[in-house]
Amino acid sequence: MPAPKEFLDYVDHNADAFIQRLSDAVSIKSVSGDPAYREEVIKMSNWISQQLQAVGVETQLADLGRHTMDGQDLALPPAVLGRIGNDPKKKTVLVYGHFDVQPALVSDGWNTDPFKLTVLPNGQLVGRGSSDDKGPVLGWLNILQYHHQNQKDLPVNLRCCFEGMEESGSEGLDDLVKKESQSGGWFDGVDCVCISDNYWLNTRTPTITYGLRGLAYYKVTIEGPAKDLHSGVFGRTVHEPMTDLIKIMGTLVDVKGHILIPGVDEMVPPPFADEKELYEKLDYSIKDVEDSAGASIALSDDKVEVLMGRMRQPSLSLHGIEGAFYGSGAKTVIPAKVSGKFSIRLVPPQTPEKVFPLAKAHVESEFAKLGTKNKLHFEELHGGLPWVTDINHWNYEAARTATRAIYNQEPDMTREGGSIPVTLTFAEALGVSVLLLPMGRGDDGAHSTNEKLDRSNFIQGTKLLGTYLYEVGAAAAK
Ligand SMILES: NCC(=O)N[C@@H](Cc1c[nH]cn1)C(=O)O
Ligand SMILES: [Zn+2]
Ligand SMILES: [Zn+2]
Repeated sequence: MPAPKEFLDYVDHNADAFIQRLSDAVSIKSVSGDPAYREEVIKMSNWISQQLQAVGVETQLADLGRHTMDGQDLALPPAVLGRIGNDPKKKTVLVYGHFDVQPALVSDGWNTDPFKLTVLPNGQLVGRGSSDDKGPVLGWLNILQYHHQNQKDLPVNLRCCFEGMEESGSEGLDDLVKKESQSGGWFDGVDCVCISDNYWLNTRTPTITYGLRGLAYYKVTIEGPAKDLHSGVFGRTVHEPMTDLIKIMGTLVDVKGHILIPGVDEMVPPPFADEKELYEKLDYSIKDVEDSAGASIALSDDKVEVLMGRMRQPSLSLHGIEGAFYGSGAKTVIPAKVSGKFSIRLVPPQTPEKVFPLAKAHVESEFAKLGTKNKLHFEELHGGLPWVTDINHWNYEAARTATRAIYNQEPDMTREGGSIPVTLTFAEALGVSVLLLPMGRGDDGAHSTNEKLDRSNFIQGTKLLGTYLYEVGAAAAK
């Protein structure tokens, strides 16, 4: 059942209003990883709930309790649950997205205010969260608006789960999903899940995604002196925490991306026969990765090697050092306490539980080799499981048909290098197919400076998500 032409035309005619709504969403600074913005994330929960109610969706703000961040006790932003339709003849689709964003400061290198959506002459909608993940969440709202305003029934029963902590480990969400998946819960009766929270591989080929890497995020703290010291007075006189930390951080990964923590890379099985052909088939080139990175810095000239490094191998990235001197000028300080942050993207059969003891043992043994008198503390900040699923399911067939209808192209079938911790929880708690159907392009700059969503991806992406619902509706009739 193709989507009605009237729906597709409605999306075109209302594009400017949809972009205005995206601008309103971007202006709410819903940064989940910084306690200073917690009220803004909660404001965003309320805003999403009101927007859903305005298009006929029954909602509930689900309390996720409290947590500690940077030593502060904070309320978790409520997740927004929504439901519309209860027709036993229709399939029930659960859509998930997140309305929190990564931090963004003009001083990071943005050309415009990150929380003011800027429409560039080339059609790019620039702002934090435009692509990850406010644009896609608003795509679902756009679809609902058409049906509500025109008094049209949706082709499926729809359930929504939108959260405000995805960028910070989805705290509290797993328990909520498990509870609501039980009989009588908000997700009872769900037949499939669709998540729009990732990106095409390139800038030209629509994508359907059937796997995600997991994540284990670590913090290594080294402290010694009771306070910051003068390097002229204490240099070559005391053990320096930063010197110890840099040594340890330097033992984690090599410059070609090999993980040096014993046992981590070794956990991953070699490619199965013909697996490389899956990657060979994808519309991707070294130019794509270098264009989206903004520099000629690919680890290899071999497309398959690069793709496998992102999709089916783990990676370890060094993120930053808390407590280090980072300002301008030349402060001659010996920092008293520094914390190095690094994370490992995981692939099956790796899990945060299996990798934690390896990482801890490695860091402790490297620290012991230094013979330093400073103190070490190693902790996991958060973790998420990897996920891979079967693409021969009607849920994926519906997405493929919808992609052909909107883009007149065969989609790239990908595994994503990023992580969405709740995906596996949906799959296991509900026992149904989970699908990732991205809206944005590979060069959107999610998590980076000058994040954007192309106007055409927002508008065609809205049509794609709507058409997918119609195709799932058609699957119910088969
Ligand atoms: N679009 C999904 C995404 O960006 N997920 C984050 C999840 C995360 C976990 N900890 C911090 N962020 C990702 O980095 O993959
Ligand atoms: Zn996201
Ligand atoms: Zn993200």
